[in-house]
Amino acid sequence: MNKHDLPHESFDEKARKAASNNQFKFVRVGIWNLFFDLSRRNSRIQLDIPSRVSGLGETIPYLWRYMSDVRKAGGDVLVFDIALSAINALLPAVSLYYSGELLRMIQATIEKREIDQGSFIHIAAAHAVCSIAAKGCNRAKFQNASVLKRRIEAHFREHILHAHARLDVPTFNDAAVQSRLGACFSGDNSVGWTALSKIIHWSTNVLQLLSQLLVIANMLQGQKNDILLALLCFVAPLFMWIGERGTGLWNNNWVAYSSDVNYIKLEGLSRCTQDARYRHEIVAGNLQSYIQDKYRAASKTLGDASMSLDGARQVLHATERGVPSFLYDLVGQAPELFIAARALKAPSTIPVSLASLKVLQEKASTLSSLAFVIWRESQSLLSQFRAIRNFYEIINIPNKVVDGNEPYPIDTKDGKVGAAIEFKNVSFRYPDAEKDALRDVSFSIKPGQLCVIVGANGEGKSSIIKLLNRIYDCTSGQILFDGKDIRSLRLADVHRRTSVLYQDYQHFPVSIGENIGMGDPQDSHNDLRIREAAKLGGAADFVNSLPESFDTLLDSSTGVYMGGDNPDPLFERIVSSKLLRRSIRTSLSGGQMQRLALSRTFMQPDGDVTLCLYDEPSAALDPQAEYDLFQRLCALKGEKTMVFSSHRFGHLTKHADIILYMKDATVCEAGTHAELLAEDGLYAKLYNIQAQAFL
Ligand SMILES: Nc1ncnc2c1ncn2[C@@H]1O[C@H](COP(=O)(O)OP(=O)(O)OP(=O)(O)O)[C@@H](O)[C@H]1O
Repeated sequence: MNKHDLPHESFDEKARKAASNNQFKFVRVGIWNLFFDLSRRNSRIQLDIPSRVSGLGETIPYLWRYMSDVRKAGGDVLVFDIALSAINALLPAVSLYYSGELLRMIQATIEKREIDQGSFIHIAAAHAVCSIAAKGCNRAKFQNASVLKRRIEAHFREHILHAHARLDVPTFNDAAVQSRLGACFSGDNSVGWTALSKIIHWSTNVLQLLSQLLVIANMLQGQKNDILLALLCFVAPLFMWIGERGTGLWNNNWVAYSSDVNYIKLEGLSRCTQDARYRHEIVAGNLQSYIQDKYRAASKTLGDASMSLDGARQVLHATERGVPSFLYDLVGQAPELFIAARALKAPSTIPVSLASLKVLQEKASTLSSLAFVIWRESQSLLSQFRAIRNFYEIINIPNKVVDGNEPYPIDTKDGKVGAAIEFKNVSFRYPDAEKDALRDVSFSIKPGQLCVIVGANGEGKSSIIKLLNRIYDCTSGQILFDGKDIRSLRLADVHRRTSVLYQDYQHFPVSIGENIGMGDPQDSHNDLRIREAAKLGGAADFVNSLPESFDTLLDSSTGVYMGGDNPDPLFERIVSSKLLRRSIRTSLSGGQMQRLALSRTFMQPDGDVTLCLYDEPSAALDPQAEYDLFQRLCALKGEKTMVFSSHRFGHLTKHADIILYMKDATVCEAGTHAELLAEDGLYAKLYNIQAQAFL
């Protein structure tokens, strides 16, 4: 088996076998495995709430830009789609015209008792051509649409990904920004595709309505109408409504799952950029371009095979509806055929002309509902236009942490002696917080020193780490790196020179190997270095023991969807089978997760790093792992400046060059272990409490 493949083949086999027992239906559509529970049905009524109408004026430049982007991304496929849509929209009018002609001919035949065979053949042939062309057009349009969608989605999702990836933590966490970012999606699809499909659909409907109105206007000239017969026209819509209720696989409980590695990667990367939990890691690890490159590469590899769940739904829907739609067509024409036959048999019983009947029929059923649809879609179209404007504007959302322009380090000493750090009267409050997380904090750390920050929960230890990595800017005061204000330094340089392990570290929903590799985006493919970093982080042994080793996907519920009123039992029965669970849902212990996070920090190129920041790096480690880690880190002392936040007193505090004891959001004691014990203050008190446990 290719090392990048999940064991989905054997899983599919299993699914097929189970499906043959009638437990559920299994269908493979593109990259999707779809399961439908046939034992339970539900009939959910979907409500469509029209969006509010708003002004168009300011959105026109954005619409223009959108159209030009769509044209570039869609290319020939777009032109083909528009042409097919236009033909599709005009065919009903042509068909209506010939229906009218047919009826006129029948009427003339009745009156003159003589049939014009040439005209009859001409009309019948035209009808047949219209009918075949409509089917062919629909089929071609359907096939073309999936490629078009893939192109448009690829283009616009890249823009969305970039817009998300470039934001810093405070900006990303801003509720208003979140709401704007959220508006880039409509369900499964990006605004780029949703807007285009709506625009094409709406335009097609308008063309269809206008062309048929024209034909009708032409036909109505000199005709008498009878409203009673119009009722016959409702037979078809009624039949369709009854026929559609409660049928279709998607009305059952369902589970959809994709095992395509590239698709999972696309979803995972896109999720990382949208989820606030990953923001620290993305910003601190300079991962913005890395994620974009990976996304682009996976998207390219997947090519036109990529299909959203919505696309798979449409494919299935189209195949499901093949026969019924033919029946609907027949029923739709039944009243007309019936009256035509009646006219031929007994002309005196006909209350109105057959041409009028046709006009009434079309008017009552198709055109009225079409007009209603156009009206309803017009409103949602306007809200799509607003969404397009937002879509282009989000790329300009300014970051709250403003980039500096001085390179760092100022003098290149290969980072061998670490960075000199100084906090000068620093205060800090989180955005929207009610009180300061740090108050008037001052301290300094010399190059190569080991600093440990201790204190109770919520005293500000992690906040210092976040300010040192410039995830946030301090509210007042100054932070100096090698004598320079951190705000004047290039952010990307600061992040590259800093290795950080957050307390709330996150693993990305990609493979273990890729997670570790992200420690050095430039060299993320280097298997040797990944394995070496895993060894240093203490993760190598347990990773090697996993069936998929470094290819094991972390937290990959990506690509699994469910629907229906109670899909959980189906999910449990089918998708959570042991085989699948192993491949997509690897659960690791807290300690193992922490070892992976540590491994990522060891992936960072040694020469680049001048400052190592560790927020509770051993909280989830067992004593042996903690000791081993400490030994490895101690070897770096003197080469890198290291700042730890910790609750534990032990190896770290004893070897620290400086300990900062935090209380009430400020540093209240500072010194070495021996100095602070001699001081007999708060640090000594806390140390003695812990030490007594071992007496
Ligand atoms: N994102 C945030 N938004 C608002 N307030 C926050 C945020 N993160 C932390 N705080 C608050 O800032 C203060 C300092 O938090 P910080 O995480 O720095 O403490 P800590 O000493 O690291 O705590 P612990 O030992 O529990 O990790 C706390 O009062 C906390 O509630």
